[in-house]
Amino acid sequence: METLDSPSGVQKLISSDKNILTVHPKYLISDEEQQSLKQVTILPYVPTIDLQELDGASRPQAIEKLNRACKEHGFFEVVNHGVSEHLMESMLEVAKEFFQMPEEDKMHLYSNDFRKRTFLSTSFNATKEDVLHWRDYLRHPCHPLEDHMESWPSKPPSYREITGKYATKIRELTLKLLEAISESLSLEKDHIAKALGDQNQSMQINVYPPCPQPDLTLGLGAHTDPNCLTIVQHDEVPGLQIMKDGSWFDVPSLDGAFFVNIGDQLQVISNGEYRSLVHRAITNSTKRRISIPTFYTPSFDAEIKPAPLLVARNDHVPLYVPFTYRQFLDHFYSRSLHTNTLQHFEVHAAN
Ligand SMILES: O=C(O)CCC(=O)C(=O)O
Ligand SMILES: [Fe+2]
Repeated sequence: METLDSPSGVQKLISSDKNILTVHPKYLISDEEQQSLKQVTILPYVPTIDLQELDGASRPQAIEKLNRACKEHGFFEVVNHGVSEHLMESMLEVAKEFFQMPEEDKMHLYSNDFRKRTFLSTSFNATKEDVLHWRDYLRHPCHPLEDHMESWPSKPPSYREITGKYATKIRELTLKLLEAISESLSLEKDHIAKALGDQNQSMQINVYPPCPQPDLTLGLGAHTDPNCLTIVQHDEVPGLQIMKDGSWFDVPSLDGAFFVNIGDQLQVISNGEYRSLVHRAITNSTKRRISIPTFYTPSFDAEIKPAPLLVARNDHVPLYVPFTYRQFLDHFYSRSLHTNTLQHFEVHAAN
């Protein structure tokens, strides 16, 4: 059996032995998690935000809808988002091509060091985890493009061009959403953008290869995203699950829409009015699945704290102490994937 020191993680593991019937013990999730995989229902309702409704006379109603989606669900799908179907398909295609390339074309990118700008890795934090996630991923920063493009994969030959266009369109979409989300909290339109400082944007391509024992393994365990807002493109294979009121739900196929979820930084800025979404990805035994999240993050030095107006709205009680995003990430990356980095910055935890 290959070990995970090998350059392409799970893909390498399975391609080295196409007939494996059982997963390596390092991938076996807890009994409790195995149980939770059996108690999942399909999400009955996915809140939908129509970006076109945010322009023009229908904006107040659309903002109200956004408020409810963020407050009650922590996620929504966005339609009429301005990213063409063609660009979305090309992005997915080039992502597939990247992972299908031979080992020697990818191996120089392999690293478990999060400080690297562009890296290919496996699981989440493979060197610190007791249980591994059945996932390989490529991550790189995207903004400003000209500062980072050189570090992106140079193969497939169209990777940089397509990804550059995609990242630019996703940025436009996200900036509109951040304005609308600020407004939905009764904040100045630019409150969130200003709070994030020089907003960083990074992209990830997650690949979940078919898994011989999907009932004993997770593609990505339960977590909240450490960033502010996540915009995800999925392929046609289902696998994302979200937690609501203590239960797990399957997210249905979104067909051309993006899935947007709230991350930890927005929970802090909104002083807990909006909560970051607990989610995970499952595996299946037949089909490889790809998801392409874009993460919007503050700059490392931005001081993140609850918006004063929202603190005032909460009887002047801030739920979180101010911190820099760098401090937050130090905690986030110090352990395996989990859902509670925010606890460390709660007001009572500091007293
Ligand atoms: O694969 C998915 O749908 C979710 C991916 C995810 O949650 C992440 O990369 O943070
Ligand atoms: Fe996530």
